[in-house]
Amino acid sequence: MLTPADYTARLLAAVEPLAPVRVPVGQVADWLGRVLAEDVRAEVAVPAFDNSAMDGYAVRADDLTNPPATLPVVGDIPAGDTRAHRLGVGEALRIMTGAALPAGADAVVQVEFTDGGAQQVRIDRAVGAGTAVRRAGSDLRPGDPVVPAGVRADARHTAAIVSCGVREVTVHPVPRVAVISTGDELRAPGEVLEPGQIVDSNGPMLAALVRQAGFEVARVQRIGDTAQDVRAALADLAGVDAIITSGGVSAGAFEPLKAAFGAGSEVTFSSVAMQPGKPQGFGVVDGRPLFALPGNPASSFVSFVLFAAPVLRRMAGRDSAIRTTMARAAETWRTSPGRMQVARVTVDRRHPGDLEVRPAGGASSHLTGGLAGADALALVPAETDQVAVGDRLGIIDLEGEFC
Ligand SMILES: Nc1nc2c(c(=O)[nH]1)N[C@H]1C(S)=C(S)[C@@H](COP(=O)(O)OP(=O)(O)OC[C@H]3O[C@@H](n4cnc5c(N)ncnc54)[C@H](O)[C@@H]3O)O[C@H]1N2
Ligand code: MOO
Repeated sequence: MLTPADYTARLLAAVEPLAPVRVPVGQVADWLGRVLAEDVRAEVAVPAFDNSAMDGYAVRADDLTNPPATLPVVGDIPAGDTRAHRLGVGEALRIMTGAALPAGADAVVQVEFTDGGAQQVRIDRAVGAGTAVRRAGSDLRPGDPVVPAGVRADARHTAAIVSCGVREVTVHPVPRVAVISTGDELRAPGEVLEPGQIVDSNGPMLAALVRQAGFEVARVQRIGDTAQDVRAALADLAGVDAIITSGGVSAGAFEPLKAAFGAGSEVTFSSVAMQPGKPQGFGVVDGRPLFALPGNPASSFVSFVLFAAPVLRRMAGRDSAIRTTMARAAETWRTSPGRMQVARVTVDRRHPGDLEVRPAGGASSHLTGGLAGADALALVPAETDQVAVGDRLGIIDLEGEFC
């Protein structure tokens, strides 16, 4: 049996980040959340023009050296005013925050330091040149680095990227994933079930995992138990960057993935020393990674988090690593010997820095109720047959993107 770490390394070695694409900067939804493949550098000065930091009056500082002073107000400059204003000696222009500083002015007096007059204004104090003026280029100058390649664009980067004058942003696409459930026993959620039939819960669950981890769902499909069903589902992969199947990878008489991909084909079936999630298939089919995950719901779930998500992150240009937080077992439980247990646990966060975990239901891989009540996956090393109270375990939070 392979260790989970060796298996992950094998999968990661099989993929590259998706080829970068150029996206118009205005199509924010098409680059936000994606990893920049090239540095973003400012192409214009931000702000583009000297402007007022306050609502008040544009003045010449030299006209106020002997306060108080009363100056005629020769006009108004609201933000967005595109007219070219000029301020003469001994004059004031009423100006709003963000409006361009008129030629001839070198300072702004905020309205609170005046009588607020519209025809003429009495100004009670002197101001230095540059007061309440935001200079062109004081935020970014042409050529300044804005966000380097390798960073995943998020909210904090957005204002700078859309303001700095670039027309396009170059990003790695987010992988689009086809989710395929195999099994003649499966029916769509909401359908009436005959005896022996079950709801296809892996399809919706894996699609939800794909989205939660930050990727796109290309399609969700349910197919039967034959090799032909598998081949038909994979015949047209336009718009698909990766494939996740569930079921059909163990030792039964009807194992469609194994039937479709026999020995020597592009998909290899392996046993990984973990519970749940022992039987796994992986290969590159038509240039796209295919993850053949085990059918039991908890097995599919942990296989996605441990194996598929890191590979998809790598395809998206992201860090593939899974970061774990340490927690302390608050209960004793047994685990399968010789396999790393990926335990569904609840997390007691009452003492930050000293998290406590307890099993969320049993360890069997068909249990969806316990999964629904879990907050995290705890990784119990293969050498541990019994978790003792106080044992320290790495946990993966189930509320985020699993990384
Ligand atoms: N003789 C052996 N039997 C099994 C072994 C083994 O080593 N030898 N391994 C067991 C382990 S571990 C796992 S995990 C499962 C993996 O089974 P498959 O991937 O072949 O999946 P299926 O047989 O199709 O289904 C297993 C189980 O999961 C249910 N299932 C499948 N698909 C879905 C779905 N889309 N939604 C909800 N539930 C699904 C299915 O009904 C079965 O109950 O094999 C063990 N057996
Ligand atoms: O590996 Mo299976 O996923 O233990 O139940």
